Amino acid sequence: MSKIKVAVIGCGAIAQRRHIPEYEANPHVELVAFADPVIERAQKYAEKHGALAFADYRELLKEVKVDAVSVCTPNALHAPVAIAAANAGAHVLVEKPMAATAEEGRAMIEAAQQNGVYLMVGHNQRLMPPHAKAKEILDSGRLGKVISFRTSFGHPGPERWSVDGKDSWFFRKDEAIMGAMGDLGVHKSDLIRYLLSDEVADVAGFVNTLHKEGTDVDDNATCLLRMKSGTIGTLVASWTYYKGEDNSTVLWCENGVMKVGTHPDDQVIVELRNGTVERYKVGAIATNEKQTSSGVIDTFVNSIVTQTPPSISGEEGLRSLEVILAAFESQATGKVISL
Ligand SMILES: NC(=O)C1=CN([C@@H]2O[C@H](COP(=O)(O)OP(=O)(O)OC[C@H]3O[C@@H](n4cnc5c(N)ncnc54)[C@H](OP(=O)(O)O)[C@@H]3O)[C@@H](O)[C@H]2O)C=CC1
Ligand SMILES: O=C1CO[C@H](CO)[C@@H](O)[C@@H]1O
Repeated sequence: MSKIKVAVIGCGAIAQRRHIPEYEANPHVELVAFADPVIERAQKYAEKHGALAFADYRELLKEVKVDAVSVCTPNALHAPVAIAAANAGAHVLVEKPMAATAEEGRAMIEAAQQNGVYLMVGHNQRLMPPHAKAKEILDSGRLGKVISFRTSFGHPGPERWSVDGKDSWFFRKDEAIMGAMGDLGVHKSDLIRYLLSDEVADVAGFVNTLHKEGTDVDDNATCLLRMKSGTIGTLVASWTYYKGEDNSTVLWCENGVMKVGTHPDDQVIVELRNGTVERYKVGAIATNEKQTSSGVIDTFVNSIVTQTPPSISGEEGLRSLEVILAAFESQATGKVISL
């Protein structure tokens, strides 16, 4: 079978640290084109792969026939780039948050459907071993129904991660659309929907911009979520932590409690009502500092190779995004928003 011809659009941090290395490691892939307005970023990888470099992604899509595209641009460009790629006949892997609005998200799904291509969203939290283990335990039914939860993602902000540091687009609303909620909160709305196999019914959000000078996006948020099943919980997203990273989830269930990402060595801990404690060392949740393979690229490529629609689909990404958008609406209106 011939290799899948892949283009990477946006050659910044996530492309350099995860997408490109993971494509390089996948035997089914040939990297054929790269685009970035800072052309040197695209050229560096084009030279390495005997591929083409473009400053404008539209030129890339016009000039090169690609089978698949990774969209690794600032958030505001996710929808236009993904739609252009789908219209060019390419399967699309788009980073999170999938879009700026629900309308954009729906247009992306429609573009993929109309062109007969797959649309996958880079919700890597689902694939991390501790979260996969937690899902397996919940699905086994041993813990019974989840009664309440708290899920958090906080760190000092994206400046240490992004290629542009403090001047990064992450802090500019026109390019980022959302701050910590779109950046970290959407990981957790996606995770909680996935772990619980449940949908969010109601959202009350407190979404603030407190900390960073010169930013016009949110950086510190807490939301109350009520799921369709009646389970209630909190979701925290913050760029205001002075050090470290908290990416943890605690689920209180009928038969015990499960703690995920709360302990550095035992990434999943189950404390049953009968006093039994189970500890699982399944590998750490990836952080910005410690890079591990996300599994996202292999999942996307496998989907194309086996002609199986990706489970982390556009529809999934849209539902996770809608929770975040509801939190902003709740902050703006002072009301609980029903989805
Ligand atoms: N799943 C995950 O865990 C993670 C996901 N992400 C997501 O990935 C996306 C990118 O983030 P990140 O890599 O950290 O950001 P970076 O700023 O490091 O990279 C984005 C790159 O896209 C480039 N770009 C801007 N406009 C265009 C354009 N029109 N065409 C092509 N490229 C363009 C930027 O160039 P310039 O500098 O000139 O603007 C920059 O090189 C975000 O949506 C983010 O939320 C990020 C980190 C982890
Ligand atoms: O998981 C993540 C870690 O931090 C990055 C920078 O804030 C995020 O963009 C990313 O999604």
